[in-house]
Amino acid sequence: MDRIWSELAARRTATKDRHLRALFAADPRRFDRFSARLDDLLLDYSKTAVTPEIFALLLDLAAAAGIEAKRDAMFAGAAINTTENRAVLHTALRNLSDRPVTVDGTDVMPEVRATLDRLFAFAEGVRDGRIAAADGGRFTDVVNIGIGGSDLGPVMATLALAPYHDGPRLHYVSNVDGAHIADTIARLDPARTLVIVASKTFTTIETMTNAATARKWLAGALGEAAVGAHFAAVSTALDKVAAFGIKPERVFGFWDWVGGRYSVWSAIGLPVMIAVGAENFRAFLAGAHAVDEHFRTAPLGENLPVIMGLIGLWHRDVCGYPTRAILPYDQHLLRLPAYLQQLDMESNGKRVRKDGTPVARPTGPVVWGEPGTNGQHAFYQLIHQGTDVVPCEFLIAAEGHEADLAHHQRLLIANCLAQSEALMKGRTLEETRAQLAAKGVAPAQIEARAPHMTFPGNRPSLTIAYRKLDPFALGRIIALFEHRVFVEAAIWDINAFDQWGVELGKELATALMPVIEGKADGAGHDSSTAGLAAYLTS
Ligand SMILES: O=P(O)(O)OC[C@H]1O[C@H](O)[C@H](O)[C@@H](O)[C@@H]1O
Repeated sequence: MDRIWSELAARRTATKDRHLRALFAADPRRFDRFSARLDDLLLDYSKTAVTPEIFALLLDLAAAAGIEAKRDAMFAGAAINTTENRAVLHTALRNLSDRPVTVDGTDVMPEVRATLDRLFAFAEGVRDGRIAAADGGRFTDVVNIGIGGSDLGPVMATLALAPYHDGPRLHYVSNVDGAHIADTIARLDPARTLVIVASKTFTTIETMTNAATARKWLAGALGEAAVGAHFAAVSTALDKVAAFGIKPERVFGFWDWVGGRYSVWSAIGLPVMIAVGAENFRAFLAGAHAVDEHFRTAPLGENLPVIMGLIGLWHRDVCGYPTRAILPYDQHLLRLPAYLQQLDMESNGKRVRKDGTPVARPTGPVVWGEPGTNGQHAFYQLIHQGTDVVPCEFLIAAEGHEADLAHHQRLLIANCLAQSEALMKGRTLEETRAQLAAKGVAPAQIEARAPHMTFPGNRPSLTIAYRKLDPFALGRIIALFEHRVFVEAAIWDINAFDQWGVELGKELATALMPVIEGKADGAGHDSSTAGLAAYLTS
């Protein structure tokens, strides 16, 4: 592999000054050559600096990393999460085929299907009033209490599927900051509210604290006897849920082979099922399953997640770009950047390989973003003219949901394409001077202004395009990014499925609580921590 990395570095050095404009001018078929499709899902990677030679080397990298064998091991239920000795099988949750999926010799599919049936029955019951509040009336509002993977996926999907939302109103509480739950319940009637406590481990302090506060709120308003009718829970730790006192028929399990940030397809998706109904949720699963099948079977050079992963590695490791921006031109994907931050950065923010030795090159980039066109009026200045190159990943639908507002969609599309075109082409000093002259600007003014109005261009982007953001399309998009993370991790040889980096902060917060509660002094802590604790508790 080192040889391939060196060859890629050499290609980069040799082609660094060749502008993307020149690549497009030299090859009228560049878009055809460097775009790929899965049915109507389109990935355009022609506005990156790849050439046929570079793409071939990237594919060599994937082959040398044994990507196909690693992929097959994941789908087959091998314990590829080595530090936790667990299989990684979020793909089983959306396996709509008849294929069995075995973990330690047992087919998990019957249990997956049975749990999904129970979830759908519960969700539909809440939607049609068969599952009712303590007073027999309907639930009008559902509060999901969870954080990280037990929050971001459902939040993202609920917003994304807003046009399909015909169930009770959904609210999400994640932050341990009391403001989050206080602001949420202030608007709610406890008698009409169902609370879902979602936590894979059922130990996360934020979630447990918010759940206890919600319980107190319900018990205070409705009486202790009513509380059971207003709670449901989702967890892999069924013993801990039982200890919290939630009725067994309202508890939905999942399995340790589902990572938190990969869990929206499991019982963690319950609030989404309640919002949009079983049929739409099944379409969401089907979209992901379609990408799973594509990832499993398509040749590497036509395989969308593989291509996205390889372009990601090209940008991160060969070009040295430290971040990537997620720019959905789709208001319903408002929380996609936050969702992908966890998916990507918690998975691939790693500094040692699977064998514990330090990685040889940079791993996961900083992932950030905002929907367009809002981002254009905020941070795109830096993307166009700043000193760092930010690879951009645009998402855009051909159609919006607002049939009578088609002109909005046309403007959205024009803006999205204009941004990637501007990033690619830029505007030379000569072009800028000519444009200013054509506007009648005085020569001295032209010389003063032109450098500021020149754009270097040659800035790379990917565009993911789809017909319309329906549940199937959303499932496909999310699975595409999941497998892209897998591909990058497989080539870096890191474990994308643990998250030990989150632990230290949790341990230290626990250790600081006695100081913050005034039960211990700050001795033993550094002077900054002790000084801040003293200020904040005085
Ligand atoms: O679902 P839970 O067990 O409550 O975990 C919630 C979140 O907390 C942890 O700190 C992890 O970093 C996340 O991966 C996880 O999704």
